Amino acid sequence: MRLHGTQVMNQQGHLEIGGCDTVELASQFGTPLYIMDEAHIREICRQYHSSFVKGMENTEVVYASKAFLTLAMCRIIEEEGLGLDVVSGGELYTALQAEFTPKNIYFHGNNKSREELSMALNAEVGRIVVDNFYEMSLLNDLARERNQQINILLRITPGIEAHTHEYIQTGQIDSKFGFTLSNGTADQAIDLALSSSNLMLKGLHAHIGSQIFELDSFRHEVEIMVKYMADSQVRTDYRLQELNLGGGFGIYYASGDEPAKISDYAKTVRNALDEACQRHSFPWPKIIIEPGRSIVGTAGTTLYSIGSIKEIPGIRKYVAIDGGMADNPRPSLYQARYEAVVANRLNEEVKESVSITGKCCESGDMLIWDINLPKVKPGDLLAVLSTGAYNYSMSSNYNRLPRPGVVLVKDGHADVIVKRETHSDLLRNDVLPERLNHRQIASK
Ligand SMILES: Cc1ncc(COP(=O)(O)O)c(C=O)c1O
Ligand SMILES: N[C@@H](CCCC[NH3+])C(=O)O
Repeated sequence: MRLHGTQVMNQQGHLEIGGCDTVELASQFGTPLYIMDEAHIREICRQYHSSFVKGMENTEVVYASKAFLTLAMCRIIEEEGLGLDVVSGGELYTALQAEFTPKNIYFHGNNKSREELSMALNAEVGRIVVDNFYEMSLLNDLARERNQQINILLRITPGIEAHTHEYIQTGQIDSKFGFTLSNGTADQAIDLALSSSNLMLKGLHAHIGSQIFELDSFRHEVEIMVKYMADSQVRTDYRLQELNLGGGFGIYYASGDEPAKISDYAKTVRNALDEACQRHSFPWPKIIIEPGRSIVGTAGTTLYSIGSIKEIPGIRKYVAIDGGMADNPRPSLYQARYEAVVANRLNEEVKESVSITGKCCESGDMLIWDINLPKVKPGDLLAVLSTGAYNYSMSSNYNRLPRPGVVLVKDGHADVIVKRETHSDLLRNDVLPERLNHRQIASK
């Protein structure tokens, strides 16, 4: 088990994050609760900034907001000098409401609607990453109607199978994303973009997958993309100036995960670029990277209360918490593994192996199989670690569970950045047609 960022055990033997005792956070804000460690997020942003932006020429780090997005998060990212990747009208709306500088926004997505594209054009976002021919034609029409010139990148599927869960691989040929490099589709996309007087083709984008540990996958990506950029220049006589390498850098969730250092990731990209640019006689492009998980993953902790405990002698002990797959769908979607601690008794020795289950009506609602913990009882607090990425952002109201709140902790202060949903929030958009409204019918 590994603690992250500002997580420590305090004198009471409790888990403390950002100078806040998690036992007090539970009593003040209730559980389940997402806790985000602001200092840790900022520290990682700074590592990215110093390794990629300061350590390399003409580089931009863009936070992939799908990992975790709120108004407060937008402000932190902007203050740390990073750009923002958004993939929907909702993410874009959040960024704009947070007054994120539009020119530092990259708009992604494999099925952007006309409305979403219009929203991006109105806001004058920095780059639209065009994924497919349908989108290119929509965008071209919109740009022409408005007499606007739009800076675009093309999303390319480079044909790399990164070693990660198949649901989060994206670079392989059989993928819903992007223009395929190997069968001429990417060439056609470049030609079409170059033939438009409203679309300004700045460069290419590729993203090979997520939770990747082998730096070699990124080296491979750079080699393939730079070669393709050089070949395209020969073919079209047009130089693509920007190369967005996507995100995907892995983090520690549980034993066996061995992420490299961000500085080594940067070194790999830099060396691979040096080699590829020399080999293919191509000038250094502007490099953009889009980390999501690695910026917020280890900065998040989910705090739960333990409730029912069921022991099947000789088989298993199920320990149920007051959340589950609705606030963290990753174990049931990707067999993702997590570590956890008993937050109110961090100083106690582990005594038994238990399995942590959620409260949803699904046998598959298991957060952690076979974890060693001190002997737990109802009312104990369980802190699941590394839940900052793709937890809150992928949460649902399954079983009509209200979503937990999110608090941002730093230097002993805890600020609510997303309020806990209430039961009445769950009915906010429900509409009862008059013919089904029995109270009204009875009163007539
Ligand atoms: C286009 C794109 N960029 C960036 C990311 C962020 O990836 P990660 O969270 O693995 O860094 C993703 C998600 O995998 C993505 O699809
Ligand atoms: N949601 C995935 C990552 C997908 C990233 C988006 N392309 C996860 O939790 O691991």
